[in-house]
Amino acid sequence: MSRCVFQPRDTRDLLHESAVSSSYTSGVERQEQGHVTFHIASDPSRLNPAPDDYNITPFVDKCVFTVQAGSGGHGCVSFLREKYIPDGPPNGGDGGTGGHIFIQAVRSCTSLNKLVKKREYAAGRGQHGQGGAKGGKKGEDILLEVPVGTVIREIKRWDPVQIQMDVEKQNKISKGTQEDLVEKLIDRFLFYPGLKASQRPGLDSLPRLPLARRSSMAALAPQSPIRLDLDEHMDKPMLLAAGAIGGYGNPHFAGRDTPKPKVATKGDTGMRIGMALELKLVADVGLVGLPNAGKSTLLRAMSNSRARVGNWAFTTLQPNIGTVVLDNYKGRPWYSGRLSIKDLSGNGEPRTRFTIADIPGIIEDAHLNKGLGLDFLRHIERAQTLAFVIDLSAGDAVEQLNGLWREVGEYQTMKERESMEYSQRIIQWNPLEEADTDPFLDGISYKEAEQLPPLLLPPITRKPWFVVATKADLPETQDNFLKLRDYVTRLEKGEFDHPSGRPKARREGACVVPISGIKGEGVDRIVEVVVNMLDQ
Ligand SMILES: Nc1nc2c(ncn2[C@@H]2O[C@H](COP(=O)(O)OP(=O)(O)OP(=O)(O)O)[C@@H](O)[C@H]2O)c(=O)[nH]1
Ligand SMILES: [Mg+2]
Repeated sequence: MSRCVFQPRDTRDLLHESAVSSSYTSGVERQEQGHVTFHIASDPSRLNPAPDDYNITPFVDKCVFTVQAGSGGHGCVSFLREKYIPDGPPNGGDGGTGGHIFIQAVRSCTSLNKLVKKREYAAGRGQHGQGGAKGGKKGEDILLEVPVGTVIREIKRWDPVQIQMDVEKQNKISKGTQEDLVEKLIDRFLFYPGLKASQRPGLDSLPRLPLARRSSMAALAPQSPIRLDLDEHMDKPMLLAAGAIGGYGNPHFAGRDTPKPKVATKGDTGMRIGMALELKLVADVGLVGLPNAGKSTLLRAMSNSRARVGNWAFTTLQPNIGTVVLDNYKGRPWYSGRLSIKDLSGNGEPRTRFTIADIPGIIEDAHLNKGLGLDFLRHIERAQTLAFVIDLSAGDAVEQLNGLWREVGEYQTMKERESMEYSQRIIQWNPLEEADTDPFLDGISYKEAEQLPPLLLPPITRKPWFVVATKADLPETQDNFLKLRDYVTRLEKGEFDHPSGRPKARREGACVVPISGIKGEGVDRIVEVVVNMLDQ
């Protein structure tokens, strides 16, 4: 349990105190008796920027697209021709395997914005085989990089190889007429270029179609329907869909009766998978506050973010994610490592960073779609811990905190109602029930993704939380701060009902950290509180 204890004098004194250990004035890094002091070398106006000094980081936490594994290259029909061998044996090479689709969750990626740009990701086709027994080259692979905390779910798939395997299992080629059947089978073969249609072998003289097969990589792909929860950083990519294998060259069809086969097979068509990606975890810390409370300024003070800051409500219109790097480089918070610090993945490495999500401000009745509404509360739900950002200069701080909790509580109640309604719906849907035809002809839509059950996320009201009291540099904020601190201490002890109105809402570890975002003072304390909470 982490608890912040302050001996109050003046909020500005408190800030000064915390600033001593992490001075933000200009200077050079010093090391004294094992204590590191660091300084922001950049212009102080970074924390109080001009209205037009900002970057918009595109943020997307849901996307839907199709991946198409590479199709195999065709086999080749060719014969050896040399000076003294005018009519040699068949030597057509096999087609190359299609490219694979890989996925990797990486820490450096914080949003799905790059993936949302395309509706389809297609790996390269395998090259066709060539004469002289030259096999085709493998198609180009595709690597999809996603943020840690992405959930991947299959919406539907079309896998021609699986369809063929099923047909082989049932020992029937197709339900169609005899002509359809010939047409379908003939379509799998390639003929010697010089052959006219009338010279092509009929169904009886065609060689047996080789059994459907998959590349050796296919065994590494997850089973259908795919559901992956990538909640750890991955050092290596993971296979999502293996490319289809190439067709056979004509030597495969040579036999005693047909020493000069004039056929090869076409490469298999790569499977298509429609998938929905959703970020389950957006950041380690989610900032919750009223508009104009100083959330974006705080994000700027703690990270390299250039989130938009302005003295008006709803400056921020979409989430910004900032990464706080825990090292002693200039301009970044230094974390002394006094606590046992573990990486998110729990792999025992020291924690080197955490992420903060700055979201648009929420106002009273946001759950009824007031202000920017509900949608952004969705992002709070996806943070590991919550930081309630309270403006000490904007009226009763306790009232502000209670108002924010009321919204969060209402949101949680609404979510529970929605998920109950969902579980009572009857859904007749099976990703595997697919006909022979390609169901992706019109692409896939968000509507189809909506048929997937909602992700199960831990209730917001049970997340660890603390309060950041901003603008403590302004005069006459002390009383407000003391009242707030007293209130949170009593709330933590369980002296009264939780303001969210939810009986099981979390109280443990709640504390208040006074800061001045605009001066970058007091933010080191936040780093300590956050790392402590994340490590629990
Ligand atoms: N004096 C003082 N002013 C601050 C502090 N933090 C933020 N401000 C000012 O408060 C105003 C609002 O800051 P923002 O960071 O844009 O607030 P926000 O919470 O992100 O606002 P929205 O994006 O609209 O929700 C700006 O004019 C900031 O310069 C602080 O610690 N002290
Ligand atoms: Mg903002």
